[in-house]
Amino acid sequence: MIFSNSLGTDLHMWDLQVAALSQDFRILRYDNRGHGRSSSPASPFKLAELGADLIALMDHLGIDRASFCGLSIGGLIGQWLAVHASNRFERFVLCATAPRIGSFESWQHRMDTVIHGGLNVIVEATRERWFTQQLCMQEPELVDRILASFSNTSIEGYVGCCAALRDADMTPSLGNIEHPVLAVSGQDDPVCRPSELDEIAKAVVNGRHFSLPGKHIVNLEGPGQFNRLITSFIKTDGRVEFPPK
Ligand SMILES: O=C(O)CC1=CCC(=O)O1
Repeated sequence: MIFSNSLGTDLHMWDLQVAALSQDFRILRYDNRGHGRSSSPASPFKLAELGADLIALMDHLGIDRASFCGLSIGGLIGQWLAVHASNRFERFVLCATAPRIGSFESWQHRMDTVIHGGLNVIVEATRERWFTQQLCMQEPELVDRILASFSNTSIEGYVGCCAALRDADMTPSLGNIEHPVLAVSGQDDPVCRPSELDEIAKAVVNGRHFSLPGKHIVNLEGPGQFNRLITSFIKTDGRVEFPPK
């Protein structure tokens, strides 16, 4: 099972999944280019390059096939892989994502803001989009840890991925995805709304959508339910029990 992180995070966004799922699965998580400890080629990046990075990593590690779980831009990378490298994958968990996230203008504006002001000028707005107030109050250290990784992301890497998001649109290709897909939304996610995850599940050949309590970083809001949902999806031929036991 391979985990792919969202914009401005690193592989530690999956700590609560790895802790719970590593008994059942062999897990690989990695930092997307320009994030965490992965190097940052010169911006801009393309979605195809982010997808090809993972195939190169799988080749390097001798991994022939895997299931995939990605959140936000990670979920967009998953959609690209499902279309362009389908023989390397079994099932896809696409979380808090969309075939087209945001608009050209919104990403261009975000890039200009970060190039001129750095990431710290958008950290509070990011906290708002990513986490419920409840999580901020109940798990302040967890939230602060994730936001510290956000602040430490390289500007080049962040802006490079914003450019990939600005230019990516998987909408026309979704109907070609035949692998089982589990789409997971955060009920109060202001970035990728539940209706967008519903559209993914309906557009692919074999998709299901479940909405869990939370905002954008939905895997951290109710990790027990999230972990049971993806375990049941991967282990049961795509038949999912809900609420997961
Ligand atoms: O706007 C955000 O910070 C959320 C987001 C959009 C794409 C992604 O990966 O994260």
